[in-house]
Amino acid sequence: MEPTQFKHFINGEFVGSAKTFEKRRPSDNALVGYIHEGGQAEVDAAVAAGRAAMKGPWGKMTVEQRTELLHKVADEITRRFADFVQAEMNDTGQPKSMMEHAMIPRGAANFKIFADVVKNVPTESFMMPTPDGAGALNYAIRVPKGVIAVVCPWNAPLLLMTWKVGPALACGNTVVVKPSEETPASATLLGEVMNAVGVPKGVYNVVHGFGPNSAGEALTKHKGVAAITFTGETRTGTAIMKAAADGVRNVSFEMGGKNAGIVFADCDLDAAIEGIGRAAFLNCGQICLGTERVYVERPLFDKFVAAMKAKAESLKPGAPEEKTTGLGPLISDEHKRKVLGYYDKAKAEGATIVTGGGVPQMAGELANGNWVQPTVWTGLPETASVVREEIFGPCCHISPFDTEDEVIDKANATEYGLSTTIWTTNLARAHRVAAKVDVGITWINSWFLRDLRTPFGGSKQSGIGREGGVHSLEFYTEMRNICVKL
Ligand SMILES: NC(=O)c1ccc[n+]([C@@H]2O[C@H](COP(=O)([O-])OP(=O)(O)OC[C@H]3O[C@@H](n4cnc5c(N)ncnc54)[C@H](O)[C@@H]3O)[C@@H](O)[C@H]2O)c1
Ligand SMILES: O=C/C=C/C=C(\O)C(=O)O
Repeated sequence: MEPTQFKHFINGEFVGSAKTFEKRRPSDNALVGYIHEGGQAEVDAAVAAGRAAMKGPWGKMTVEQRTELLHKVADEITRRFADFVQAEMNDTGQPKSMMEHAMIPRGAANFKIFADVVKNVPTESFMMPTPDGAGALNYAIRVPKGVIAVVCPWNAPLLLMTWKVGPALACGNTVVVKPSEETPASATLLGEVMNAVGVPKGVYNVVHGFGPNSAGEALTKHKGVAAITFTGETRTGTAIMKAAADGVRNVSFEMGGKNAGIVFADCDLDAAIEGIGRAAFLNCGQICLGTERVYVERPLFDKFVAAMKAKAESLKPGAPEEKTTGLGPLISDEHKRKVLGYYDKAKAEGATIVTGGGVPQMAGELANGNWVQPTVWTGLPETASVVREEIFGPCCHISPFDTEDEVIDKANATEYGLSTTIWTTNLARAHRVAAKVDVGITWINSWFLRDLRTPFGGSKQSGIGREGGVHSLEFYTEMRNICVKL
């Protein structure tokens, strides 16, 4: 394939940098293209474009005009569906079916849903008494904040980026996106979409590059940025929060997790295996909401472990475009080494390896890809590294529990608090346990079922704030109270 040049998208134009670095395909490490590395100069230009756009036609649009334009963005993503599928497959190596059924449709939906939310949300008003008896009327209006920095990870590039760009633009802001250095393609392609439907220049900007001493740091430290929304590792969030302290900018963070799956003996076993199997292995385990710790009520334990073994072994690793592919590769060779490091640690700490634990045999060019086996462990104490730390690979540790209180304590014994998935047919118990697990998102008898109007985010070190529906408006707008003496 002809190498692609992944350029920045600044003020409606694709611009390059002197420095570039390689993008390779996770499935076989073939060269996809060159990513231009932005720094201070590119970030300065993008932020300036974003600020200028707030004062131009974009800033003057009515809500109806703006939201209509965002519907056109969504429709253009759908029209260029095949291009987005290909871009995202090259970037992540994940199966085509997942791109077609989840990732790309969500990219379009993220523009439509927030356009509709913004159009329909009411505001608050209060009448108050005054000494002269005439009273006063308070009402609040929402105004955009300005240029929003959107710092993105690599695991669901289009979905996670548009989840923030959609509401930011719907609220009338402009954005500067810093895609992950691993996944430049869909953010770049979205620049073409913006131009095609006539989004004014400077509204959507993209600067490629790395984090520290590169585009990410320059963007999050930039004084012209009004607020920062970030998805990624908790450690990175810590660095960004320090950068945001200068100038006292608001942050919204969606970060790591070590999510517990809780399975009671009265569950529908087939459904639970299907759900927990997806939570452990979908996207090759590279989903923040995934489950790397599974707790199973003791009477069901052996049967559940056997079924998870069968589930893991049924997933056929393969090229993204193959219909039979059940499992993609990890994002990079570096991440593969990290995950395999945990596979070694699990062994060293005395795990029983139920299945996997190594690298699958791949044929031809695929042998050069970042493949690891889906892996299930049992037998480790709660203190073991693979039970405590976020691995972000296709693996889980399963342990038995005896009582509800015990499993709640175990689920909560982590610095993270993103999500949980609970499997039981006892409704009272489902509600009871759900209320006690300290996370932002709980699924009962399901996993990753998403209504975009609901609050989404993590507690403890998994995040700050909530996005989704009206909650996104809280972050992407400033509320201004106007008091009128009558
Ligand atoms: N909670 C959620 O919704 C959610 C969703 C997806 C992924 N995640 C988390 O993301 C992580 C995987 O993604 P990742 O490895 O790309 O995360 P990462 O934190 O390494 O990188 C995310 C982004 O931050 C940038 N960055 C890195 N250092 C920076 C700095 N000092 N200043 C500014 N920007 C910087 C990177 O270049 C990249 O664009 C996992 O921990 C996962 O749990 C969370
Ligand atoms: O890997 C993380 C996936 C997160 C999903 C969302 O942020 C979402 O569904 O909005």
